[in-house]
Amino acid sequence: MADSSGAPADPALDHAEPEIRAERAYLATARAALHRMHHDVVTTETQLTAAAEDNDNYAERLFQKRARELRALLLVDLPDVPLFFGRLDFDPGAAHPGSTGAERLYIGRRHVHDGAGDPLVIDWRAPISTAFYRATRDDRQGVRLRRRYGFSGAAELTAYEDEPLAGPGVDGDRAGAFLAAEIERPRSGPMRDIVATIQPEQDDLVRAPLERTVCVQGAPGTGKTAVGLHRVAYLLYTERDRLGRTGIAVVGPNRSFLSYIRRVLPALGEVNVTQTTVEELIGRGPAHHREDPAVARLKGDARMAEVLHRALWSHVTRPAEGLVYAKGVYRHRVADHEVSEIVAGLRGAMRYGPGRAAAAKRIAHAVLVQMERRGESPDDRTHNAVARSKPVRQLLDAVWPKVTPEQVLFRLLSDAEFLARSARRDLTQEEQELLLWRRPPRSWRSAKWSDADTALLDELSDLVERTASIGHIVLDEAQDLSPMQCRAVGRRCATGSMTVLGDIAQGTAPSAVGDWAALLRHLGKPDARLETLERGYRVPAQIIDFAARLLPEIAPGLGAPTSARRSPGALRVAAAAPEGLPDAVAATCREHLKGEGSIGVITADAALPALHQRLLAEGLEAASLEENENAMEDARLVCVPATLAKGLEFDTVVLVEPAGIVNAEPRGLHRLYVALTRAVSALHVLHAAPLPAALREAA
Ligand SMILES: Nc1ncnc2c1ncn2[C@@H]1O[C@H](COP(=O)(O)OP(=O)(O)OP(=O)(O)O)[C@@H](O)[C@H]1O
Repeated sequence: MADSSGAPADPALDHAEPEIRAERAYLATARAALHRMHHDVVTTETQLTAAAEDNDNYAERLFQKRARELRALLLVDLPDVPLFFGRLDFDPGAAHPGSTGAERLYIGRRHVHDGAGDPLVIDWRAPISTAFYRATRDDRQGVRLRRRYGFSGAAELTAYEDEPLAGPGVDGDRAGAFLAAEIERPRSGPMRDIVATIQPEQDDLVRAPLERTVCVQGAPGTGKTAVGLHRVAYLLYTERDRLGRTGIAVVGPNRSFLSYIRRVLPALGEVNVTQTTVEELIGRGPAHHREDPAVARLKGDARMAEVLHRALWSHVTRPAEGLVYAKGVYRHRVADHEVSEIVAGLRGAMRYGPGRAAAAKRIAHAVLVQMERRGESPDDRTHNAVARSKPVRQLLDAVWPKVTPEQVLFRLLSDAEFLARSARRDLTQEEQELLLWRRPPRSWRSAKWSDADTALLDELSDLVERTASIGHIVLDEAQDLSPMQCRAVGRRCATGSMTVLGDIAQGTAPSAVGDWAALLRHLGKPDARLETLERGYRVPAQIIDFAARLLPEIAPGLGAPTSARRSPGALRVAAAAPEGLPDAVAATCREHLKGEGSIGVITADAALPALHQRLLAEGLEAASLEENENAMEDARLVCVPATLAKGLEFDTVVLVEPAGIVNAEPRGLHRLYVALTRAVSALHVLHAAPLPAALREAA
């Protein structure tokens, strides 16, 4: 780089080289233009708001108001986010796509134009910006030179790196060096965006069209989460009207992961995206108890869908007698066989709730026919009144009763005979026994539901009333979902599309589906485009090779991951006596706290509280992710229970007692693979118990 750091704070006073001064001046011009654009939007929109107050449609008024607020928000200058990060110089007269006629374009997080409407900064999502990510020496796309900028923490332009695509004497690895420097820049707090260095294979996925579901299998650190988040920003740019109305959501594994990624989209200018866990998306609050893995696996099995279907619809029965509807001196009768026919015609033809309402209407219609035969002329009001009348309601309560998902599931898990009738041959006798509560709660009201139950309740809920669908869902760490959870997520974008991200080797849930084709089927997206990301960016080769020793055992079908970086000395494995282990951990943390960057101490959940206390007692400022979901923002040194490590990364990882992680759960080796692949620069494995066999060979 021309200048790596420590540039003076004030560009007007500095002694930097003329090129940097010129670029800083351009940045200042662009900033001023953005301020003017923001000011224009706020003032014009205030006038528009006053005019729009007259609009009679409240919902539309609210929508427009929100859209206006968002437009202004998108133009706010974020002080610590550089306005542009790259530049393209085109061949003179090159006809590049979406040509503005300019021979030089600055690429940034949003569009900025001067007073005359000419672009000063082009949004990275615009078609013309694609060349910034895709142009190569073999396919220059009219680009002569690609420039990337380096910034200080305060968004001060301090450096640039040129990558000429034409002409002789090019150092082909300059872009790689820039990428490595960007990845290795010390971390503090939450995940940051990668907009300046998105790689071609990632860019292809970011810019895939909205219509088709995309599923990405990728080894740890290949950028799946980053791709998903940048894709959200891209889709909102290209399809803002459509997604503004239908909605877009990012679904992650837990709250601490969501806290970790929550800054990326705002940094990309997108503030209006729901970020949620599967449980929150399903909307039944946190689960109340942990389930035995064997029971959870069975409840997550797709066969449960059919069992639930039967359980619900078994409430619809043949009538014992017909309807007698008294009006004045007349008794109108609908015979039992007629009611049976009506019910049979509707049963299964629509969802349970609307089915009951339609049955009421049809029975009422039969009454109306008789009224007409007697010379009356009943109207719609009479039709509605009969449908809602007490005799019709009583008849329906017998043949098509109102039921809630909780009532049905309660009955299924507490009544062996009802379960057997609903399960038929879909579940074995042993499986049925496994499902039944050992000690059933008194009623459905006092039942404590598990995560697996939540997905069952959701399935029932959708059988009763249709679930609303949104425009797009980005589903991260999808490999952990059970078939029933997949169905719950899939029905929430039945009319939309999805971005499904994950790594089969990192599947730690006992009820995980285990292969992408089946998972996509359960999501209702069997025609998804399935892609693989192979190049890992986070984890240096030395560490990924070590972790990959576990793959033949945990994911035999997957190829070994590769790394874009090597980092000698990145991996250290050391044994300690059991009583000396905490001291060794404290000493390693202390050593790394002298340098820069984040440090994650990962160990089995059960061992974490004591280790955290010990580090505090040693005078180290350690936060615990178990106690505080924002711990990564509050401290450089963070204690991480192994079950919360998924999706996170730290400059240094101190992994304590791998055997404890492996022994804690049925898929403990998968969990260990996750923990081993969280480090960007250094991994220290400290252990007292023997390492798992595969790692012993490698150590
Ligand atoms: N194009 C890139 N430019 C810079 N850094 C990158 C790039 N791609 C990935 N990285 C780095 O790799 C890290 C890992 O990315 P991300 O969390 O998206 O990977 P992942 O595939 O979701 O990993 P995991 O499966 O372990 O959750 C990023 O935080 C970033 O540090």
